[in-house]
Amino acid sequence: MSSSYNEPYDASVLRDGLFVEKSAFVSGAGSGIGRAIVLRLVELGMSVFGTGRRVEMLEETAKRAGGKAGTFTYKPCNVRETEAIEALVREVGEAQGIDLLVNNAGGQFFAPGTQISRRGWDSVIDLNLSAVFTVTKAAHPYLKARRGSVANISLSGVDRGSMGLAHSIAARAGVLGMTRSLALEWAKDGIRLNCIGPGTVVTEGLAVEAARPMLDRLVEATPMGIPTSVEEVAELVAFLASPAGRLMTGQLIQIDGAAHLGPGLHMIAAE
Ligand SMILES: CCCCCCC/C=C/C(=O)SCCNC(=O)CCNC(=O)[C@H](O)C(C)(C)COP(=O)(O)OP(=O)(O)OC[C@H]1O[C@@H](n2cnc3c(N)ncnc32)[C@H](O)[C@@H]1OP(=O)(O)O
Ligand SMILES: NC(=O)C1=CN([C@@H]2O[C@H](COP(=O)(O)OP(=O)(O)OC[C@H]3O[C@@H](n4cnc5c(N)ncnc54)[C@H](OP(=O)(O)O)[C@@H]3O)[C@@H](O)[C@H]2O)C=CC1
Repeated sequence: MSSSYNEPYDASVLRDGLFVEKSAFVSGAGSGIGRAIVLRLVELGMSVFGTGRRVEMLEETAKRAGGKAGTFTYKPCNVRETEAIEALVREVGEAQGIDLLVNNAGGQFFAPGTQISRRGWDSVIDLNLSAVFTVTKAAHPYLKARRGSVANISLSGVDRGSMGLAHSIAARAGVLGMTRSLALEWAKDGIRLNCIGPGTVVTEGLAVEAARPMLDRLVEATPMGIPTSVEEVAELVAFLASPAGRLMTGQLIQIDGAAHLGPGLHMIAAE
């Protein structure tokens, strides 16, 4: 792994104590982008609740969040289990309120459309679109009570397509449509909803040596030639939840070194 993919980068611009007495619900909090979001929000003073399926990953996030200004609590849950995740959102909402919901849990496999079975398609749509709706709807009363906001972690390229990701792009484009529609419906409640589209982010899955050829091609397809860091995604989430984001709603913000304008992904070009 070249060090250029892991160069230290300080993305923090927000002030300490910004989110004291505020509360967040973050899915996929045990790794990668979700963990970075948790750590930044806690650093800024928030009480953050996190979920994901693997308890040991959530425990590690809790360990890293220790000693910071805010708090991190967690419980494992599969966001695709509708009744369980609805109950968890209610439990957290009743206990500590929800000022910020971060729908970050997600993922997919890379495959050309011809190799995606109906079951594979349904799995990716379920995780990346239907579960996002379920969690967001369940959080509505708590967001309304706090005039809160929602950050949906999406993908760069949702509005133009990406090779090898037809199912995931379809799901994320659906989330964008849902985000814009609910931004209209819930504006009267003071709730804002936005999508963040990271480009290539070198989290654990992409950092392994076996994924290196794919990672190199993803970075090559990024005009600025630099992958997105988890910290800059986290800072953007915090910015959107801050008073500075007061009028930002229904947006897709792509944080990707112009990947969404570039040549696109090419690793799945040959079937
Ligand atoms: C310029 C833009 C830059 C963008 C860069 C994008 C980089 C993106 C990176 C990330 O998203 S990082 C996240 C990393 N982690 C993951 O993505 C893992 C996520 N995967 C999952 O959570 C699951 O695999 C799943 C996709 C949700 C499926 O889970 P489920 O338990 O429902 O699946 P299965 O029962 O195992 O399988 C269901 C169905 O799917 C088919 N399938 C699974 N893998 C593949 C594959 N690689 N290729 C083709 N098909 C696959 C599987 O065969 C099953 O279908 P059937 O065989 O039963 O028809
Ligand atoms: N890395 C990248 O290049 C990019 C990633 N993204 C998106 O950002 C988000 C975070 O990804 P990233 O941090 O990179 O990757 P990770 O694989 O590290 O994060 C995905 C997280 O989602 C959780 N998760 C997955 N499925 C479920 C489920 N059914 N129920 C509850 N939690 C679940 C996982 O935890 P657990 O397995 O324990 O359940 C994990 O913590 C995803 O939506 C991803 O698609 C977007 C652009 C680029």
